[in-house]
Amino acid sequence: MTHRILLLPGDHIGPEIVAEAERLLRALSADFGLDAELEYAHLGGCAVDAEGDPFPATTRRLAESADAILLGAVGGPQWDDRPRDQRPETGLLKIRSTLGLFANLRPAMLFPELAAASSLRPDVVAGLDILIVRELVGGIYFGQPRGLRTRDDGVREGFNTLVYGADEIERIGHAAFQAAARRGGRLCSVDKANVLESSELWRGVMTDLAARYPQVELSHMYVDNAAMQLVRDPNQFDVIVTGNLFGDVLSDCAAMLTGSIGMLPSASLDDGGRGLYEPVHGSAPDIAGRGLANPLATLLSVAMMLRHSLDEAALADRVEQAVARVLADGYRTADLATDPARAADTRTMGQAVVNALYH
Ligand SMILES: NC(=O)c1ccc[n+]([C@@H]2O[C@H](COP(=O)([O-])OP(=O)(O)OC[C@H]3O[C@@H](n4cnc5c(N)ncnc54)[C@H](O)[C@@H]3O)[C@@H](O)[C@H]2O)c1
Ligand SMILES: CC(C)[C@H](C(=O)O)[C@@H](O)C(=O)O
Ligand SMILES: [Mg+2]
Repeated sequence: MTHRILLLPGDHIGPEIVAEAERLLRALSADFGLDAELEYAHLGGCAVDAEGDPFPATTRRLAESADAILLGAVGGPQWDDRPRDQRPETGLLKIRSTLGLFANLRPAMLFPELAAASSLRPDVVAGLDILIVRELVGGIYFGQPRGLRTRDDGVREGFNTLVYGADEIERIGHAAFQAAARRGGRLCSVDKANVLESSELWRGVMTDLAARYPQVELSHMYVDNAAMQLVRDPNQFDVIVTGNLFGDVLSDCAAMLTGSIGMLPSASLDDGGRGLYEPVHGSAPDIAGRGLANPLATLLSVAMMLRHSLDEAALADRVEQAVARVLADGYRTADLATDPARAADTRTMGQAVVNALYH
């Protein structure tokens, strides 16, 4: 059956890294039996410019009928002063919520060759293999009311609402317990239950769910401590489950353990297997157009797509092994290189991964 894959390059480095994903997908189709048809659409700032909407109806139609979606990244300073409904990030939030992609899997693992690229000591990050399960379509990102207003005393204020229903907590809880059961059997739920009612409920629901997963050991941690523990001793974690905002922050923090934010892939899944795949990093306007972007997070996101949405686990393994091989062979983009002057550019790295598929 032909898989219909929708590519959303997005903004700034987005098109540069998605071009490498396309090269990889075309090689998998030509020589490794992947039956895929690629389509393209606008999302983010490019969609605002081309169609006047960060998540246009045409993109929505293609997204709803695709078997899987690959996103580069969206956003950039040229759109930062737009009204919120005209901002690139709003397009990303809308596609996530419209498609019901509530389960965001953000694995952080260290390729042994990159131990020296991490900002932490090699002995602290050795063997790192953790999974952050972030709730993606609720919490303070989506709560109502929200807005900006002027108080009676003339002072402006901005406000947002952090709300989680027990049903939303339960479904992300199930996804996380199931992931932990398939991995090391340990789940740490991260919250701020000492201060927030929404976290009090979160903790209670996670505790109740634990009875249904006797093979998983559940623990709880406050988010401030979790941020500290992630850099003190990251290997104490197996799977972390947390809300939308805490997961956003903790996953960028976990990224640095692996050597670079350019290494972290992600999958955003609904409850039926449809998924949107994207690197955890953003559109990096500071390095766009110069061949400096590390494409590996995007190529590893393709591997996650092959595994989670396309039922092509053997091809996913092949892509991950190809990434491991190019790192072992010494290829480094500037973000990973000890000598940036000798770094591989985006295209060289992408082509090296394609070449390594054949070994
Ligand atoms: N999923 C997304 O599309 C997404 C995620 C995060 C941020 N953003 C948007 O991206 C824009 C820039 O945000 P930011 O600067 O805070 O975060 P960012 O992740 O884009 O960049 C942070 C730093 O990491 C570097 N970096 C990021 N990806 C890299 C890669 N693949 N290779 C090498 N270096 C890389 C950048 O050069 C920058 O120095 C903003 O508009 C933001 O809203 C989008
Ligand atoms: C761009 C922004 C909306 C997004 C988020 O906060 O979810 C990004 O930071 C991410 O991590 O995917
Ligand atoms: Mg983020």
